[in-house]
Amino acid sequence: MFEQPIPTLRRDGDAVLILDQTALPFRSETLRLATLADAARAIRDMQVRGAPLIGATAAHGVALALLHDSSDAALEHALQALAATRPTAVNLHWALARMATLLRPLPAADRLAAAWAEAEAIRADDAATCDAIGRHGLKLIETIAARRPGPVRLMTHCNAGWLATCGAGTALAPVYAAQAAGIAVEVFVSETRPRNQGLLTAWELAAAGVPHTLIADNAAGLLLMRGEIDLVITGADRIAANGDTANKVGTWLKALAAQASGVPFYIAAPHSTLDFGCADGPSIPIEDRGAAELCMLRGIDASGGLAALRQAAPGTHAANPAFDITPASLITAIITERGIAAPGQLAGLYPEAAR
Ligand SMILES: CSC[C@H]1O[C@H](OP(=O)(O)O)[C@H](O)[C@@H]1O
Repeated sequence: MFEQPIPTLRRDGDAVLILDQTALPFRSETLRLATLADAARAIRDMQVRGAPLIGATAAHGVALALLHDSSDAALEHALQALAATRPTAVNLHWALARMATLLRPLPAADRLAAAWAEAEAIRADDAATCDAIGRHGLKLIETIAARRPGPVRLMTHCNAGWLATCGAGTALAPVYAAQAAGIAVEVFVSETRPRNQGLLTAWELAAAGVPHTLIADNAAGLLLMRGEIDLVITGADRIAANGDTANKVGTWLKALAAQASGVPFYIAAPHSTLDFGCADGPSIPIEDRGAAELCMLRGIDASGGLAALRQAAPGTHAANPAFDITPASLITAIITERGIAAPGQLAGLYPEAAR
């Protein structure tokens, strides 16, 4: 089982501790969540981020809410408040639905203990799921490694590593599995404007000793065109029944460039990212995170303090969709904890869910 260098999320008595990802990659700070409001803010402000991780955090947020009031009204308020934090990652809504199904029928007095237990089960399930994704994705890397000498050159986008989950990650889980198997991989990661989650991936990989190169988002096409990449693996926030996939904005452009360059393009995702109730990509809600996030840059100043710099002229009109949709036709296959399937064939791996 992959051991997270720093737990992204863990219960601590009647509170929850998270790694504050808004302080990374400069500071590794743990934040204590004690209330429903703390949990909702942590998700909304991306102190925790990554589809699987925000689902697990929301589940723990329900338990935090029930600490003070386990009535029907309090439970429904918690479910609604957490559901309202971010729309695109179905993992959040999957986790809340799982908590609702368990807790609604219970006597109020039994709900808190059950909520903590279910939240922990979701966390543990995600960690095991990440390991399984790593095992299945490793096969793709092994096939490429057997074909040519030198490191396997893998491109990814955003952060779908251990920081985005309760375990090894999704897109990066095969990378960590390859490292453990002694197979050389070099990762090319795009910075992923505007929140630059690619810098989190670079931080993760540096800490793990995995060779990597940070590139500007717009440089990815050139590397693909030049034949400098063997495969692309990204994460996902929601996969529709037909295999269309929502992921961090910029993913679609990479998929287009990969197809144009003859490079296989994979999505890595757990069962909690699959939404068989959503027919296709256009049905997936796309989060708009507002102009400020696009017009400001985050970093550290000369004194080492966290700072935000304005990079656009005041009053600049900006649009900031946080995700885009990659059609199934551009996806070579989807790597799940149950195996690898073509985008439109996921029902074969999850017959119980696809009914
Ligand atoms: C395994 S994480 C999947 C997905 O979540 C990230 O979004 P965000 O950083 O906005 O929470 C990104 O889209 C990852 O690819």
